[in-house]
Order: sequence, then structure tokens, then C-alpha cells
Amino acid sequence: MSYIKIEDLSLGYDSEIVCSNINFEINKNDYLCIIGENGAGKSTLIKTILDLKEKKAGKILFSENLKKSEIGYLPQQTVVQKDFPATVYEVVLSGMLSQLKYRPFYTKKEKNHAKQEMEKLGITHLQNKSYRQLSGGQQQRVLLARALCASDKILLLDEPVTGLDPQVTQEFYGLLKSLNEQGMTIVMVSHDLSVLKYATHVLYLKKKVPIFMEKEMFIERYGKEIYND
Ligand SMILES: Nc1ncnc2c1ncn2[C@@H]1O[C@H](COP(=O)(O)OP(=O)(O)OP(=O)(O)O)[C@@H](O)[C@H]1O
Repeated sequence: MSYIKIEDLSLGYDSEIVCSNINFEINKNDYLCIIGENGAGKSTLIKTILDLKEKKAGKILFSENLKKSEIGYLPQQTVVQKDFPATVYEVVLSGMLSQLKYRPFYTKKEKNHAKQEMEKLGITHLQNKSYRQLSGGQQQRVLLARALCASDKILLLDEPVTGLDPQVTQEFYGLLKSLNEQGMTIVMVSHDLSVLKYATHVLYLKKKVPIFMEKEMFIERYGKEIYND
């Protein structure tokens, strides 16, 4: 089942084109890993798909199976976000914001949903703690629970393991893998090539012609290039 199709997309800022000729498709249950050098346009691509940034050219087509509001997003964390003054429960619950529309309060059902996601990720005991007092790994679990409140279909994650130690990183990857096995579509920007072992597809952003392929074929053709870089 198709979710998103990208055709001849160009990304950029002001008069500068960062990357063009981007073509790929995301289908239900894919695990797409987006890789590329610093500045290749990975974060810009995610923001453009989410409409947080205007595209320069091309098409981003959403199928009837997916609304833009049904995407769960886990942004690259900034120092300011790490210091966010709210409780864990409040941060997770804010994942429901897109469903509030003009309603100024959360329903009991939405609150229960937030609690279920915290339970699923093993962070219920942290719910009344301040988000900024948590470790990096705990913060990422909170943000993942928040993204899961927004969507049970697809998650877009922008370098989610930056700054996490190797063990916490592997735990986080394990969480994503089990979500993917349960039917969740995963799209992840990563500098960590070890994550390719979980991926079904790879998008390699390069200035001239970005490459999109099934993972096995990609490793066969471009393994040397990316691992020797
Ligand atoms: N707000 C902005 N205004 C102007 N240029 C920007 C802006 N944000 C990013 N850029 C430029 O666009 C290019 C792509 O940036 P982007 O953050 O998408 O790359 P990336 O592949 O995610 O890099 P990294 O791996 O370092 O996170 C870079 O040259 C960057 O300097």
C-alpha cells in the first residue's frame, strides 16, 4: 500500500538549490533509511515532506491512505528542546495536538492513548518528571511516545540517536524494529550506517543524482562507496 510518492523533487533555500532529482516512494511497512553527507539536504527533505518548508520544484503526493496529520515526527533535537520545561506526560500528550483542531482540551480517550504509549515504551514511571531532567535516551523514548500519539502509520525520525551511547542506541533501534514488525512504517535520517541492517530501502542523497533502492541492491552496488567514505 502506497503512502507517499516523491517525483522530481528539488529542495533549497532562497535562490540556492540544495538537492534535486529526488524520486522515491514510501509504502506501508517500509523501513527507509536516508543517508548522505553533511549538508546533503536530509533534514530539509523531512521538513519539506512535512510542509514545514516549501519545495523548490517537483511533487509530493500523499495517497488516500495517509493524511499529512497522520505522520509522527521525531525532530533532530536542539539544545533548547532538550531543556523543554514540561513534564513527560505533557510532552507525550502534545503529540495529540494535531487532533485537537479548535478544541482547547484533550479528551479522556486522548489522555488514555498517551498513557498507553508511555506504557508501551516503559516510561510510565517517569510521567511526572520534568522532561529536561531526563537522560538523552529517556528523552528520545518520550519523543517517540509523542510521535506514536500522532500516528500509528508512519514515523519520520531525524537523526534520533545523536548523542546516545552505543547501548541506548541499540535499545532505541530495537524499539523501532519491533514497531516496524508490528506494521509501522519507519523513515529515518541517519549518519549511523549500522542502522542499514534494519532497513528495507535506502535513499542516498547526493548533489547530482540521489539514489533510491531496495537495501540489498544498494549495499551490493554502493556498499564500498559508503563504507569507505
Ligand atoms: N534555514 C536555512 N536557511 C538557509 N540554508 C539552510 C537552512 N537550513 C539548512 N540550510 C542549508 O541547506 C543545506 C542542507 O541542510 P540540511 O540540514 O538539510 O542537511 P543534512 O543533510 O540534514 O545535514 P546534516 O547531516 O549535517 O544534518 C546545507 O547547506 C545548509 O547549510
